[in-house]
Amino acid sequence: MSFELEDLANIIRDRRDAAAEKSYTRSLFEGGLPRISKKFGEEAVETVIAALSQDDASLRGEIADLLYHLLVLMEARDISLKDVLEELERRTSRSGHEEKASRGAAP
Ligand SMILES: N=c1c2ncn([C@@H]3O[C@H](COP(=O)(O)OP(=O)(O)OP(=O)(O)O)[C@@H](O)[C@H]3O)c2ncn1[C@@H]1O[C@H](COP(=O)(O)O)[C@@H](O)[C@H]1O
Repeated sequence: MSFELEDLANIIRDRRDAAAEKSYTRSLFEGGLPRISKKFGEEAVETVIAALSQDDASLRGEIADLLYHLLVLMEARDISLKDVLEELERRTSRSGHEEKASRGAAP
């Protein structure tokens, strides 16, 4: 499959200028960060519920909803996927416990 998360991020960016009645993404942007954050939170809860009590197909669908809304949230705050991937790549040089300790918390 050649579809990348970056492709969806680009579609979402393009929809910022679309007509809200035709584009769900645009309607999210019109609601601003409060609406986008609320939707992301709802999708996160739905993903947790699916992980604990639903089948693989349902969980896959909830994860897709969650990733889509995360990308909308990132676009709304001008956080690029590239920057996040660079942050994750930087963390690959140490364990999760070391990463946590570097934030000032106990491992
Ligand atoms: N990947 C997605 C995607 N995943 C989920 N959703 C929408 O996210 C919503 C999920 O929220 P809910 O399950 O709570 O459903 P809902 O009750 O309709 O949502 P609300 O009315 O409460 O906001 C649904 O309306 C889904 O259609 C998505 N909407 C769009 N995309 C992608 O974005 C592209 C552009 O979409 P438009 O902006 O609509 O052109 C599409 O081609 C897709 O590639």
